Amino acid sequence: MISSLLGAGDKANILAEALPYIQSFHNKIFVIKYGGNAMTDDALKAGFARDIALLQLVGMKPVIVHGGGPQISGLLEKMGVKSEFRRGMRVTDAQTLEAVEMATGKLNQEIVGLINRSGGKAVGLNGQDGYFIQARKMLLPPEPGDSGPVDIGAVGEIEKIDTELISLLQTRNFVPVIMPIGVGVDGQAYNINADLVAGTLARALNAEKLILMTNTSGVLDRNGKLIAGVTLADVDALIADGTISGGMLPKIGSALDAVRTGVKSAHIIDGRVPNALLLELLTSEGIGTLIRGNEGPHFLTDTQRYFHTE
Ligand SMILES: Nc1ncnc2c1ncn2[C@@H]1O[C@H](COP(=O)(O)OP(=O)(O)O)[C@@H](O)[C@H]1O
Ligand SMILES: CC(=O)N[C@@H](CCC(=O)OP(=O)(O)O)C(=O)O
Repeated sequence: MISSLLGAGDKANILAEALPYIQSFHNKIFVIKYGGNAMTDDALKAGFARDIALLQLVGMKPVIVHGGGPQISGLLEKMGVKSEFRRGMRVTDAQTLEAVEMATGKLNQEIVGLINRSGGKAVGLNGQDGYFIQARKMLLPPEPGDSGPVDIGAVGEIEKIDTELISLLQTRNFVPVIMPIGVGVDGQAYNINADLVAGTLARALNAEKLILMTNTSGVLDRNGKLIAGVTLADVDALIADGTISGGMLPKIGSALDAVRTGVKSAHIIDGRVPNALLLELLTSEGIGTLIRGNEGPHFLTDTQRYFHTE
């Protein structure tokens, strides 16, 4: 905890410093993606829940989208099923989908319980509830060696997010906690990368910030050094030379999409740092990588460029 390292004067300064942030963020929506890699430790999960309860109690409107990548992989391993990823997306057959629903459903209830025990008011949602995350099958654009678009099973891309259910909960002061499952017109459930859910939701809710909490200090350069800020032009080069890869691809695509479509800022921060959310939102100490949009129109959005065939 930061507090144990500080003297009384420092603590008072930090509290006083929070006031302008609390004022300017009052009633503002923050979409917070809580990555599975940042929730492998019980103490961190409890700390995250306390931070969310605090943000809610001082008048902000956090919306949580959580992942569960390592937890899903752990369950698949127990089931004797091998995990395979293509461009950061889990190849999802029927058995894998079941594991995704089970592991993320369990995490969802755990996060809801922790927030409620911390004095917040949280409600767990699956994208199938009220048909609010509408999805269709995602096909990956072919890369050299592929004969055509790549079918990765029941992985979804988002068609539309209906925000009515979330707004309804927010009017009664509940914090929505969302697991990354969508539903197709035919009722088919889809496994959706949680970063993509968070980015699309931030845009749909016209959020103040999209915050992606993961297990690195932010976007790292090829020497492992934190990059404090990136734009689309930087990202293209960083992807082309392989510096950004795997799980960072959907994160950066979502963040860029969000900031270019009205979200004021997107941040990739280290969820393993105690009180990371409070540091990011209530102090002048910005942590992690800040993602900014570029000027000028782009024909395709970033998530389309990296994952879609259309
Ligand atoms: N340039 C980069 N900077 C930081 N992390 C990167 C980069 N490129 C790839 N990664 C990988 O992305 C991972 C984060 O994505 P992911 O494993 O999906 O986490 P989460 O569960 O938080 O979504 C990091 O742990 C790291 O292995
Ligand atoms: C399609 C796809 O890859 N879905 C993800 C959903 C969970 C997730 O996104 O978890 P993290 O945020 O912890 O990585 C998966 O199956 O792992």
